Amino acid sequence: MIKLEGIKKRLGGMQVLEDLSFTVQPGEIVCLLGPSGCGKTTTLRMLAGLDEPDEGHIQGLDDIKISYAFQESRLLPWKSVEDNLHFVLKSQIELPERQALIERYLDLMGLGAYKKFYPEALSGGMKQRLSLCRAFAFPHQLLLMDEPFKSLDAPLRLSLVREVARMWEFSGSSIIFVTHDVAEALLLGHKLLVYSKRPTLVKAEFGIDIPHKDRELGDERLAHIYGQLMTALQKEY
Ligand SMILES: Nc1ncnc2c1ncn2[C@@H]1O[C@H](COP(=O)(O)OP(=O)(O)OP(=O)(O)O)[C@@H](O)[C@H]1O
Repeated sequence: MIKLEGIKKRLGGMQVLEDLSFTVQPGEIVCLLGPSGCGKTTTLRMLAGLDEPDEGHIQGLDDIKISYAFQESRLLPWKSVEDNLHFVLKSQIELPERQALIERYLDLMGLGAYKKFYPEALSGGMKQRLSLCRAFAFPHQLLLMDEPFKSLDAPLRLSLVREVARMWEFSGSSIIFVTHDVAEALLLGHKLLVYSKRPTLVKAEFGIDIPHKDRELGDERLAHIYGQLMTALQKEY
């Protein structure tokens, strides 16, 4: 279990995180929601070891591998689809196992026919699929995702969120997923945390124990959580 306890962080002369505490269970998907500038990315940066809390503790990160997915797909334009994956995996997995893994993930994401293509020939959605392949194929126990679908239109975002759920079924890893999109959180998260405005703490927490395959946005149970979540979020704007 990963545990953040009493985290405080000042940045640019502002108290950003005031008293942040939450846990992430093995295999749990935790979605972070909250107003712009409340410290969601800062939380991920601290989990990634790129920044340190001023006070408080993060436990449970020793001996675990972390993978990342970003807003931009961050592909290397001079490398083919499969070589983009080889590039990040070569330090982790030897051939021929690596090639087999890459092909399996590309097939899973419907990109098998494009493995020799270059990123410029891919649509925005396909680039994000490739970036998801890369994030999931990299050996990890924790995946940090910072608004990975922000630049895409709503229907595509939701179909990619379903892909994340499908890939998670294979990986079984813990995921922390930052989003401003309530629908994404409802379709994906096991635990939804609403951050307050700065100085930030966790203002509300919602659990969803509906299997991903049964989650539909029109579903009564999700609609109920949607109402509560929006009420909690609106108080922070
Ligand atoms: N290196 C830095 N120096 C100074 N201030 C910073 C730095 N990094 C972040 N901040 C500030 O800290 C606050 C929190 O930033 P952060 O990116 O974590 O917010 P966020 O919740 O992810 O926002 P958004 O939803 O808009 O992406 C913001 O006000 C930001 O301007």
